[in-house]
Amino acid sequence: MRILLTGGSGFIGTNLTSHLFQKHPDYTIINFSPYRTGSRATNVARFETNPNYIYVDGIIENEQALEQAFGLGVDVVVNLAGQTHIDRSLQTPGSLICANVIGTQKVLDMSRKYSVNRVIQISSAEVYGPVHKGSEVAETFRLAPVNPYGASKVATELITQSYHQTFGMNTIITRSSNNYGPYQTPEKLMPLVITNALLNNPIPLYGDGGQMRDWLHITDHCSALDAIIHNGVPGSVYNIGGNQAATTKDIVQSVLQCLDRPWSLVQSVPDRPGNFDRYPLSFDKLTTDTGWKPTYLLEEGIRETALWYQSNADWWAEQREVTTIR
Ligand SMILES: Cc1cn([C@H]2C[C@H](O)[C@@H](COP(=O)(O)OP(=O)(O)O[C@H]3O[C@H](CO)[C@@H](O)[C@H](O)[C@H]3O)O2)c(=O)[nH]c1=O
Repeated sequence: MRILLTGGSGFIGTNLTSHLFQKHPDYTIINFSPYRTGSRATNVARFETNPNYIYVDGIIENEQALEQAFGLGVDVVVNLAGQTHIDRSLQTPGSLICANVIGTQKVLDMSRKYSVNRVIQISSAEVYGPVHKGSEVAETFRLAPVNPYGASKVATELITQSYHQTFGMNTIITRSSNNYGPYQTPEKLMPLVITNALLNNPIPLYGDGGQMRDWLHITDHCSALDAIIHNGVPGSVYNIGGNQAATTKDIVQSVLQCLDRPWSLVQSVPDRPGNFDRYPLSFDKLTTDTGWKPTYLLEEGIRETALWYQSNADWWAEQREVTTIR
């Protein structure tokens, strides 16, 4: 099978490439991405000696570059590319909306042109917007995003569904909760807290740190995507959750404990406008269709992740400087 990963040099793309090569060594992985912040050559250097790995430089808004990648022959596309950081979406919504929405349309058009067998569009739990504790967040839950990032993701979902309905394309949409693990750019909470703690730098805690999230280890996310590539039902939307709820404050406390750093590093800063709680997603549909379930407990995942960053300071030292935006 020939799988095209747009955004293949980013956090999820890098981990997914590793996973796919491990589980399916005969597959070809085409990584279509630019080298830029969060999507770096050092992330993928380890794949370069693999004859089944192909890198194509480009962004998804660029049709000519896409044409080059699709022209290599593609069975499945996983559209991971796009801008993902919510704080950044509040600062520069225009570039994020253009990258996510127009980029997705171009990936879908190219997939149609080249008769790709299956397109998996990576969306986010952010599309549900604020959720009350105890709500059953299944795929049929109402979509009510509150920030430009979430709105852009809803737009990509609707465009993807329209290509399925109108052109009969085999598309699948995934909505995952908060990912964490190795190779995550230190602009997201967990790697930012870990790297600041390792440097004994102040750790910004938004508001009272009580915002709830569901945490999904990247290894579990990759096995879910593998299951969907092979057994997902065309036209479906799948939640991918870790079933591990914790507040920001809980995460910070666990990281500090793992790294033996004091709470005095924590500095309270104003919360992000429109921030809200997210609770674990129901992923029964994915389990029913593919048998997938998450395996990671949060404490174990945090410990492993903190140790990975501790042992890979060369990897994150440079990019910390360029990605810190608050
Ligand atoms: C970076 C940072 C974040 N926070 C808080 C803000 C949020 O309440 C919480 C998690 O923030 P983030 O790591 O930015 O993640 P969040 O806003 O939940 O969004 C993530 O999760 C979404 C899926 O649920 C993804 O689609 C997004 O791409 C991803 O960025 O931690 C802090 O308190 N301090 C920080 O320095």
